[in-house]
Amino acid sequence: MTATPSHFWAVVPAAGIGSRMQTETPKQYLNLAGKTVLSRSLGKLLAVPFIERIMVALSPNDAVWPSLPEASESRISTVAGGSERADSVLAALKALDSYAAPDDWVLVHDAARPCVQSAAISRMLITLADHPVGGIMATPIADTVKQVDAEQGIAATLDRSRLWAAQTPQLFRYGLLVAALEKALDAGVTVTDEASAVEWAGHTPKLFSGSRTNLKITVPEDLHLAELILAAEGE
Ligand SMILES: Nc1ccn([C@@H]2O[C@H](COP(=O)(O)OP(=O)(O)OP(=O)(O)O)[C@@H](O)[C@H]2O)c(=O)n1
Ligand SMILES: C[C@](O)(CO)[C@H](O)COP(=O)(O)O
Repeated sequence: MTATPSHFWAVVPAAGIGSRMQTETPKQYLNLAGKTVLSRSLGKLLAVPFIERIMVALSPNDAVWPSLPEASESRISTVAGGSERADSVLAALKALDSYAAPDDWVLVHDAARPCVQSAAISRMLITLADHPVGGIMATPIADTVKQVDAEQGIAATLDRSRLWAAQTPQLFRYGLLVAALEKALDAGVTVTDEASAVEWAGHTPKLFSGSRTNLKITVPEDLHLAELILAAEGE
C-alpha cells in the first residue's frame, strides 16, 4: 500500500430501530446464522488488519451490546448515536477525534450490511489510498428504472446507464468528512449516506465497484437472503 496517511479508522452506525423490518428487536441484533447481524458486520471489519479502531454508534437505550463478544474487543469502542443515521455517524466520528488526524482515512459501514467481504474492503482501501477525497462501494443498477407519479403510475423510464446503487463501506478523509457532515446537517440537507454530504460540499468521490451480495438488511426477506449469501460463502 502506498498511502501517505497510514491510519485507517472505522465507524459503524448501529443505532437505528429497524422500523422496516417490523420486528421488536432492532435488526442489528437479529440472529443471522448463529450470530447477531452486528457481530457479523463487525467481524468483517475486524478481519481487515489496516483498521486500527472501530467506533460503533449505539442507541442510548441499547441494552444488548454488553452481551456481544465484540463488546470486549480491544479495537472496538462505542458512543451514543443520534436520531438520524447521519447524526449517529457524526457522533462516532467526533468520538474518534482523539485518535484521528484530518488526513487519516475513515471507513463508514452500516451495521445492517453483514455480507460485505473483508477482502473487498481491503481492495477498496488499497485502490482509493491515493485519492484526494475517497469513495464508496456501489453497484450499477441492473433493473430498468421507473419514475412514478403520486398514484404509482409510471411517469418516466430513466436512463440507467449512469445510475449506480450506493452501498457501504464509504471511505473518506477524516477531516473532510466531519466538515462536510457538519455543514450539511447545519444547512438542513438530507444526508442518507456520507457521499451525499461530501458531494454537497463540492467534492467528487469515486465509485468502487462492489457486489450485489453486500445487501442492506432492510425488510424481512433480506434476512433470509443474507443467510443464503453467507451459507454460499461458507460462513
Ligand atoms: N438514527 C440512526 C438510524 C440508523 N442508523 C444505522 O444506519 C444503518 C442504515 O440505516 P437503516 O437501514 O435505515 O436502519 P434503520 O434506521 O434502523 O431502519 P429503518 O429505516 O427501517 O427504521 C443501520 O445500521 C442503522 O442501525 C443509526 O446508526 N442511527
Ligand atoms: C448508506 C446506505 O447504506 C447506502 O445505501 C443507505 O443510504 C443507508 O440506509 P437508508 O435506508 O438510506 O437509511
